[in-house]
Amino acid sequence: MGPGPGGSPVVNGIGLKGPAIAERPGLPPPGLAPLQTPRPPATGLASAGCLVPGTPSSLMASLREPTPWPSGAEQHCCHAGDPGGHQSGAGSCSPGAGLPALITALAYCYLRDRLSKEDALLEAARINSVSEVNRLLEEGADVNARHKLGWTALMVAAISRNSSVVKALLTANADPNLGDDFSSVYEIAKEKGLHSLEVLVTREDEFNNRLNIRANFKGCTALHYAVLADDYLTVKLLLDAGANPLQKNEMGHTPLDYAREGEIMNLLKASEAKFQEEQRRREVEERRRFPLEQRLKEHIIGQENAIATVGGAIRRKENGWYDEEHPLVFLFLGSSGIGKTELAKQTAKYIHKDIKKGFIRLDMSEFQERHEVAKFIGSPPGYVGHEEGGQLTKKLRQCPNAVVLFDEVDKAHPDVLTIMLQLFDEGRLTDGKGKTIDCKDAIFIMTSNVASEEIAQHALQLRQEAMEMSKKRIAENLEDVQMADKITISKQFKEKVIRPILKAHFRRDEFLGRINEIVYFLPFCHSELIQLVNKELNFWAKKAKARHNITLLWDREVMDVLADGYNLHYGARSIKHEVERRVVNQLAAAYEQDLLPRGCTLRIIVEDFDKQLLKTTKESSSSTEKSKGPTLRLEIVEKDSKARKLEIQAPLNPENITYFL
Ligand SMILES: Nc1ncnc2c1ncn2[C@@H]1O[C@H](COP(=O)(O)OP(=O)(O)OP(=O)(O)O)[C@@H](O)[C@H]1O
Repeated sequence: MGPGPGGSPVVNGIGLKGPAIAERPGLPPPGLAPLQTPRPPATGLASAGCLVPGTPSSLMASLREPTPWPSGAEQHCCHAGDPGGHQSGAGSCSPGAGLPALITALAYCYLRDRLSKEDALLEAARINSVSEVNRLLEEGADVNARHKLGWTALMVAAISRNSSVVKALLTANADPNLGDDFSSVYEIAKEKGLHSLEVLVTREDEFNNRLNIRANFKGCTALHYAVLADDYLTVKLLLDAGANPLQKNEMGHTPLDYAREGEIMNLLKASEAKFQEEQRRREVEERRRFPLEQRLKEHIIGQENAIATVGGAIRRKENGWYDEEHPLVFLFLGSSGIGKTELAKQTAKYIHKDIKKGFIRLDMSEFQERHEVAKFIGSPPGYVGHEEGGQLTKKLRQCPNAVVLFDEVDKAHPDVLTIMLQLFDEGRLTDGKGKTIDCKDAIFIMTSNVASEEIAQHALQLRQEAMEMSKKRIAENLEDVQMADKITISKQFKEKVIRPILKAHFRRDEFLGRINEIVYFLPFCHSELIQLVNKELNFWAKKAKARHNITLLWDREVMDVLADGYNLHYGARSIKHEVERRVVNQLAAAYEQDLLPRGCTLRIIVEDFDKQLLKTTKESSSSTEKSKGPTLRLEIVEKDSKARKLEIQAPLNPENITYFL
């Protein structure tokens, strides 16, 4: 390794050119290499060549003719350089700075007025012009703006070892934890439809010319770059400003992975420990202010008892009020499409930042045969698939404290259940290769539709009773009217009805005994259905706005009609389907028939709203043909607030079609 610019030791690390990084102890990432003999620093003009659209690459090439790099030129230019600064100006570069520094200064002055504020900020950060950086920030340049290829001014300043600029940017609230969007020259060229040479030249001239063009930089923060540049002062400034030393780039490496032995490595190690403690404290505080239940309710409609049960168990675990010898085990019961999977997913999201690893989902209907045990935990030596490992064990090894969802557990073969029982009992699992995974910290959630019919009927009956009670109390003018929506499954029903069904199905008491909580999911009541309809319509309204600049409006009547499409057996999915069938199909047909002017306001309305007719139809069980009942139509709201109904041509208007149940 030779001296770097300004005589500092040349740093290697991610993507820096030269021999393989593996040659240096303590630097794991592949494809990383030390600095090459440096190319001459890019002139501002060369940078400009890349910024000015249409600049021929030959011009860039000619500007990039190698010239000897005068010793310390970068530093001279940095300090005297302030080339954009009016006080010092280009001419104030010290004589020792040499020709390239002078060219940089002159070019910057020339370009300053032609660049956007943000481009100028990136360039000023690169050439270490603190006064220019401050001037641009005062004029309102966005401190976190990105270069068109992905990096921020803070990253440029960090890789360029311009600690004064780093300080100025951090004072102006630059985010030290933003990751670079620049992956590699080839990736970015493909992504942006540019010539790879153009991308290479831009990266070298406007960011840094000593990085390995083949390496992937995506997700590298200013701290990664400061460590790569081996700049203690910048590393310290960034850490003091809240840079996260644990943040990984896309390759999964933290800044520490790129640090050389010495003071930077020591500083990073100390900060990691401090940051972890601080992060834990912040998380506790955030959870206190914004509890799990509240978060879950943002995504899950109704199911309040289920949310409270899961929330309570997770809180006990998080605060150390649990049996640490065993993992938490839940059994979610209820019919299809009522939020069992969603609740498991949201719980995993709450516990793990990396949801990909933190949420493991296995469909247990894939483990119905005895031989499929091998698929679950891996085959023993000498058997087919031994090398592949098991579906569960492979994933659990990556994240032993994951939230694991066993969907449709009732379908699993009894031998698979035996393994699960061992897992729940001992909190560890031995795979086909004989390796044991400790997963006492994992959360296991099983779902099942067993007894779902009984649960649904019981809930409907409870609601009916609650409704009648409310009516009676209203009639008697009593104050404590019970809400029909808020019902709780009784202990007696659980013991007398559900437990025997589960026992008959799983045929083992010890299996049921290892479940910490059986969680009941109930069918939606009318007010929950209205919320589900609203959620769906909002989803499509957002799409209509974003894709076609169309504003979509509706009122309560529309929601009532759509809520009527609820099917107990399909849950929220039936509402999604109803909205797509009755509203989105019409929107698509109207769009195809060119009836929707861009930027228009559309209202969904109910035509022939006759609740009585609808009621009669629902009640007549003998008829298989569903009466059309109330029809949903679209109308355009004109500028003068007058409405005009859309005449969607048959057969495309789905509301003109007769449906059969
Ligand atoms: N209570 C709810 N609140 C909001 N959305 C819900 C709710 N229940 C279900 N959904 C939505 O319906 C879809 C299906 O839900 P989910 O996968 O949770 O069903 P499930 O109960 O696990 O049933 P299944 O066993 O059929 O998978 C998801 O898109 C989910 O977002």
